[in-house]
Amino acid sequence: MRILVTGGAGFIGSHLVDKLMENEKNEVIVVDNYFTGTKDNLKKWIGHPRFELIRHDVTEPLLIEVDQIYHLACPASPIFYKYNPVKTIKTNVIGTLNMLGLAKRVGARILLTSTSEVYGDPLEHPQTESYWGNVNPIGVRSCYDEGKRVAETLMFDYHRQHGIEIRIARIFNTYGPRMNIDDGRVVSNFIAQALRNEPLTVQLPGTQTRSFCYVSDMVDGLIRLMEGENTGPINIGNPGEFTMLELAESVKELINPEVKISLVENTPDDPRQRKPDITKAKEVLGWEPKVKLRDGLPLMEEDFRQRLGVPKKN
Ligand SMILES: O=c1ccn([C@@H]2O[C@H](COP(=O)(O)OP(=O)(O)O[C@H]3OC[C@@H](O)[C@H](O)[C@H]3O)[C@@H](O)[C@H]2O)c(=O)[nH]1
Repeated sequence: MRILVTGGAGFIGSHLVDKLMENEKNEVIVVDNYFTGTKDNLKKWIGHPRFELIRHDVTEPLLIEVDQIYHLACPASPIFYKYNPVKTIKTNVIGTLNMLGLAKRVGARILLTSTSEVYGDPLEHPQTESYWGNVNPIGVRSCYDEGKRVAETLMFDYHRQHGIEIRIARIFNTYGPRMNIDDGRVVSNFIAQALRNEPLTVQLPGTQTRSFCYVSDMVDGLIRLMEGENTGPINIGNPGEFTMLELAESVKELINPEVKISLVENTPDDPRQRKPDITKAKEVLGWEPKVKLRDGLPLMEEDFRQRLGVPKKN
């Protein structure tokens, strides 16, 4: 099986590549523009006969022959996707069109990593896949959440009109080793801050909630979805729900009891709550997350310690 992973040099993408490469029948091609991904994440595969890495931006067409496409390419951290919103929406719309065009030409199955952000600031809790969302179409997050909504629409239009085999995952906040130290998402921020002994920046009000999924669980869910028969959309996330203050307290307790917690201004349109209903993932994919937050945080701490050069105290 020849498999394309767009955004494969990113944090989730590179863990996915590791898993796909375990199967000796797989040949994996990664394309990435290195806006947020790095070659370093894939260094163990560079030069491997079943692996190929191409510097390519999905907003440009790509002509290759593959059997499956995992389409992950797009900055996923709010500070990165808001940095160049026009580019973000081009990636979601033109990038997805290009990958669907490729899927159509070669008859490949394509999986899109969509997002819990399609639910916006949800009025239904927890969020089921049938909830249509509460999204601001003209806000600073719209390049990403509306962009992913259009990407989902394109996937279904190609499926209905051209018979393309599609899979859609709605990913909830994911964390784990290899996240950029300056990624800007909350788990990586708090861990880096705790290790540097800087205050943990809890954005106001601090009572907003998120559900955090460890990366190995995420990759397992994505592969099950690709290999299964259901188009989705399917929520892939950990239903354990935490306020940002609770997360800060856990990081403090587990990583640095001395660290301070400081309340700081928030950004516009920050969703107040997010928690996946994973009934469908359980029924259709036989999937549920295994790694609890309190077990995942120390695994990520270890990786951040090494990269920041902060030794563990005894
Ligand atoms: O330093 C920080 C950073 C963030 N936060 C808060 O933490 C919460 C989570 O923010 P993050 O930046 O981690 O990201 P979000 O959960 O808002 O979105 C994410 O989740 C779904 C994914 O598909 C998306 O890729 C990503 O946008 C927000 O309420 C934010 O206000 C802090 O309290 N402090």
